[in-house]
Amino acid sequence: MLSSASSSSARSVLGVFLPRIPRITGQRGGLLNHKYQLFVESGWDAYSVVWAWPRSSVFFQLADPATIKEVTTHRARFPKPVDQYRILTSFGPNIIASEGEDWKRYRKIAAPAFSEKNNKLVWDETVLIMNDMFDNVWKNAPEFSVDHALDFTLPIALFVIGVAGFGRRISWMDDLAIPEGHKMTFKDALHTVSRNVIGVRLVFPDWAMRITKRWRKRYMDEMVRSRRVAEKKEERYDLFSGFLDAADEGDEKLSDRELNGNIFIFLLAGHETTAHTLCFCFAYLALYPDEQERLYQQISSVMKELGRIPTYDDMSLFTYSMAVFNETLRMVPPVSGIAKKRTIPVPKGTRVAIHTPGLHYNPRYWEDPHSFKPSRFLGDWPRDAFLPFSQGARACIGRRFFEAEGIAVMTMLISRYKIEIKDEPEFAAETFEERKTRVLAFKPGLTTMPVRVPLTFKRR
Ligand code: HEM
Repeated sequence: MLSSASSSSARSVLGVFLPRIPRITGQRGGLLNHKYQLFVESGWDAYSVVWAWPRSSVFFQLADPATIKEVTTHRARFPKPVDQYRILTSFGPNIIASEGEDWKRYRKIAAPAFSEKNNKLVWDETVLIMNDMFDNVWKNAPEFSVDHALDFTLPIALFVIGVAGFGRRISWMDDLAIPEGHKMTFKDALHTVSRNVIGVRLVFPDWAMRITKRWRKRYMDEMVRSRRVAEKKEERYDLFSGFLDAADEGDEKLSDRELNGNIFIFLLAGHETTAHTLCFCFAYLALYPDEQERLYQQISSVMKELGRIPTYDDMSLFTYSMAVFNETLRMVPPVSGIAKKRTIPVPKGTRVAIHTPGLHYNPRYWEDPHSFKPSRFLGDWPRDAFLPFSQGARACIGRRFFEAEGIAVMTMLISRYKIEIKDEPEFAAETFEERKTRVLAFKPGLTTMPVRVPLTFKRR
């Protein structure tokens, strides 16, 4: 459609292809800052950005579901610009940062690992991690405050990927000692691996990066070795085991670098998006107590009816939890620009991006798009205008992993605690809008990151 077809969406895209005034300042601050605004200004559901420096290039931003579907369906015509993903290849080539035959091979090996058995493991382990946190960190106190919700959502997501991704259970209280032969704990190795990708890399000299990378790699090598030499294979459903089995047994072989690259990407993709989304989700629930109450009522009535802790098989009963997550992902999509490029003859350097916030705030598809209304996801909703996980063959492979983890966290937390914004005297006089802006502030990064979400949890 972007190439030559003559549908109305094609005309809209080609129409704005006529060079616009360069929007260099308009892009500042990340796509989520502008939401749908630049599309309003352009008068179309697509606009182009023309860059003159450091090299001339044209960038199409799309917020039209039909055009986006065309782009995500025709993978070969709109491949990923893999050079933009080079930062993600420091441990080796991998599924996110590849294209063509390599990507097909990685996806074929990875797909069986993201199984229903793995999702079940995610659920069961998340329940254990939450109970461990309530008992040993929050000590079942009637009230518990955090300065930033990410301080607990990030460890939760790390622990879940540690066990359901890598088969290593980490608890809140142990794993503080550094095992023999290592220079950092497994928990720190997991955590710094992702921090180093964009943040620390800018601060630390290369030699420091190389040393800590060696320390982290030692865990990876050890895990690969121990699985490969294990005589009796246990039934293991973590992603890493599933991936290793497929890589060892299938026709598709992987080099050590490819193995490390993919393991690293599971770790990175598998916890940061989840931790940030959980954090924003709790912020919204604290800001909108009526929505929280409605969610609590559903969770407690399902739990009462079941008469036990819910399992993965009960997940579909939690329709309002899913709606709350969807609404959070609509309003704060963790990945705000999904990059593609055009392979047909066009000006050199032409790029295409799915502008997820533009799509998610497009008033043609979402009524009152700036309001937090989870119930819009209960009935019929415009599926093609909701793309937090992308779409088509390159859609997120870990979506169900996230949903199992998110709903298990939500069920455990909301059934026990009421969430409120932490009282801080310096903000006592602020209006609701000021409070909302403060609590929902974000930083664009590898994924949209909450700045500071101070919360208080009160025992129900
Ligand atoms: C809120 C949670 C999540 C969101 C919003 C999300 C979003 C996305 C998006 C937008 C993409 C496409 C990226 C692109 O084309 O550049 C993607 C790809 C991917 N995601 Fe997720 N993700 C989430 C959770 C997860 C989890 C939990 C895992 C693994 C445990 C995971 C693993 C992956 C992988 C391996 C890919 C690459 C797929 C491919 O290219 O074939 N994601 N994700």
